[in-house]
Parts: sequence; C-alpha cells; structure tokens
Amino acid sequence: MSFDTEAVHAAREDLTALGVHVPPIDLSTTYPVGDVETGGASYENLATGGTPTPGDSLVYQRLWNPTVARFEEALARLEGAQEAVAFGSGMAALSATLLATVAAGKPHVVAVRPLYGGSDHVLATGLLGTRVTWAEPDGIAAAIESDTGLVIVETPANPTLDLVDLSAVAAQAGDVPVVVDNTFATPVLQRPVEHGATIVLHSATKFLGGHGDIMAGAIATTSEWASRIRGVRALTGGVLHPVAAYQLHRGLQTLPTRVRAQQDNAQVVAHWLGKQDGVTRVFHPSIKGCDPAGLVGRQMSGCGAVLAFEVTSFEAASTVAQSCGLITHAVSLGGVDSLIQHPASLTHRPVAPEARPAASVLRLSVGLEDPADIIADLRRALQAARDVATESSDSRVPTESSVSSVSTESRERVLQQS
Ligand code: MET
Repeated sequence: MSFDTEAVHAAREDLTALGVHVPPIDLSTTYPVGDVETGGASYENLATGGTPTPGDSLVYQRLWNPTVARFEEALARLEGAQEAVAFGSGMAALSATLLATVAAGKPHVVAVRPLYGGSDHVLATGLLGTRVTWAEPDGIAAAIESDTGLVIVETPANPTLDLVDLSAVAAQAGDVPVVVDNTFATPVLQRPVEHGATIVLHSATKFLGGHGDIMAGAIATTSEWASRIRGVRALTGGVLHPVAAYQLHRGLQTLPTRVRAQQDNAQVVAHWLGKQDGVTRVFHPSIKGCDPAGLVGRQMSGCGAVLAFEVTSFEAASTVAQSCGLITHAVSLGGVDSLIQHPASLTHRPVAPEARPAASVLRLSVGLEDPADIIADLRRALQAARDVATESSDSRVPTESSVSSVSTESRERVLQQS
C-alpha cells in the first residue's frame, strides 16, 4: 500500500467492523481488573513495557490507552518501524530514551550538533544520568566507548538545516543504536529506519499535529526498544493524552499533503530570500551548498518546509522577527501557519556559546499561506531592518534635523507594520 494511502487508513482498519467511521476516544484513567490474580498479571505485563494480551485488563491509562495505541500503530507504519511509543512532548520522548540507556548500564551518548536546543541542553547538563561526547559525523566511531548506549543525530537539524548522512552514521555507530530526530523531515520525506536508524524521535507537536494545538512526542523503533521505552514511560508518566492522540492520528491523514505543499512554499520563499538585500545567507537543502553530500533524492525525498536565514546583525534579526505580521513571531514549527523565531534567544538559548547559532540567524517555518503573502510580510520586515540600520548609522551624523526626520519616519513605518 502506498505511503499516502497508509497515512489515511493506518490503524483504522477495524472501524467499519466497530460500526463507526472515526476512532473512538477512550478517556478511562482506570480499567476494571476482574480478579486480583489476573489483574496483577496484567499490571506486571504493562508496567514492564509489555503490550496487552487478549483478556488483559488495561489497568491504568499511564500503562496503556487504546486511543494512544492507535496513533502509535499508525506512526510506526509510516516510519517503517515495528512499534511506536507516544509521549506528552518531544522532550518526554527523548528523556525516556535517555533513561532507557542509563537503565541498561550504557549512559554514554555520542551526539552530533546541531540538535534542537532542548535536546542539546538535556545532554549537556547530564541531568538524566547520561554523559555526552559531541562529535562530528565522521568522528562518531572514534568517540564510541565501552559504555556508549546511543548515537544521536538530527537531520535536517534545528535550526540551520544541516544534513547528516544516516547510512554513514549507522556504519560508524556499528552495534550502537542510532537515534534520529526526524521532526523536520517527517516520514513523508525521510524514513531513518531504512537508513540504519534504530530509534526515530519526533516532536509530534510540529508537523505530525500540524495545527499548533497538540503538545506531543513519539518514538518509532524496534519492538525490543519500544518495550524498554514503554517501561520507562509507565514508571515516569510522560504519557500522551488520548484526545491529543486522536488529533495526532487525524493529523497523519493530511501529513503528506501538508508537508509537500508547505515544502513547495518554503522553496519559493528560500529562493526569494536568497536575492534580498540584507540577507547574507539562506539555509535550506534546496539552496546551493546546503546539501554537499547529495542527500536529497538519496536519503530525503524533498527539502522540507523549515528554513533559516542570516541577516547582517543581531539588531537586523530582531527587527525582522518583530516586524513580521502575517508570520507569527513564536517558537515551534511545522504548523499550517508560518512562524519565525530567533534561535540564539529562544530555542537554542541554553546551548553552549561555541555551538549556539549565530545571533544574526532567524528560523522560519513556512506554512500553507500563499507564498506571495509570506514574501510580502518578509519584504516589509526586511525593509524595517534596513530602516533601523539607516537610522542608527544616520544617528552618528550630527545633523539634528535629518536624524530626527529619518528616525521618526522609520519608527512609524515599523509600528504600522508590526
Ligand atoms: N522544539 C521547539 C522549537 O524548536 C520548541 C521550542 S523552545 C521552548 O521551536
């Protein structure tokens, strides 16, 4: 069955037999256990990461929920993985994975930067008992130690869309499982399992949900890892709410269409940005030089809908972000509406200075709006940044009248546009 058909139908095959057209939402927090002995056996099975066998009570929502399980099954199929495990956020999904390797006595992690700032932060602090070695993609093998439990990469990476060759990473990692954050690409554009990854991580808040109204995370992986990670989830409680799982499962139906349409828009915007005064660099796999290893077409079927761009200074970047109107100035990405944010101040604020994105870089998640409208908004914002730059260079010239007139005019323009 094709990917697009799976997206619409996966984990819905039993609905007609149930006499319904959309999945039921099971909101039970607890489940009748029948007799004490079988209830206890069900508890034992689920609390240690098992899946319910026929006749099992589901015991408690923290251990298992059928609505969540439906979304998990659908996502696993789209990722080409054996199973998936869903969480209340992407960070909860990453945390459970890290705790699972710590619990297995392998707390050392080799990670390639850039990663999402929150992922970088949790690794850098060692908060969950891991120890990290940062490596370049070709230095992974050399960084592996006897207690290395995971190799972690993100491709395309947040925020500058750096691409990592997953087959090369898997070859370097050898027996060590590779975790790939696939949030930016989604399984529509990239299925890391096909390139040697063992664990695929998602912030499902982004493209999978797609509408900015669900906070969620997910892991797609082997049955063995899924069981270990479910065991951690059962114990630590980072579960996904069943209503959010329902919304995510629905979101998967339009995921291929949304991602491809947003990607088309992103390509138009990326190429337009590349020609603008005051934009010194554009980061998007469709831009010359951004895919040196030729991974688009080999590892990814497209370039994705997130891009980043560099302007002339921090002041210019902050003016652009604050001057956008149609495009919301906010973190997050992957929704149907465009968002812009300044990674060094927000998503990547906790990253060590040497690895933090430059202060002149902005990240833009391109939505489903008409690209002409997105471009018009960016054009106004870039003009506002140029006006501010002119104003501050003019303010160094001591001609009182010219300074005050330029400054008032441009300030008014910025205010009108914000
Ligand atoms: N992962 C989100 C992003 O990259 C989260 C934001 S920072 C709190 O935008």
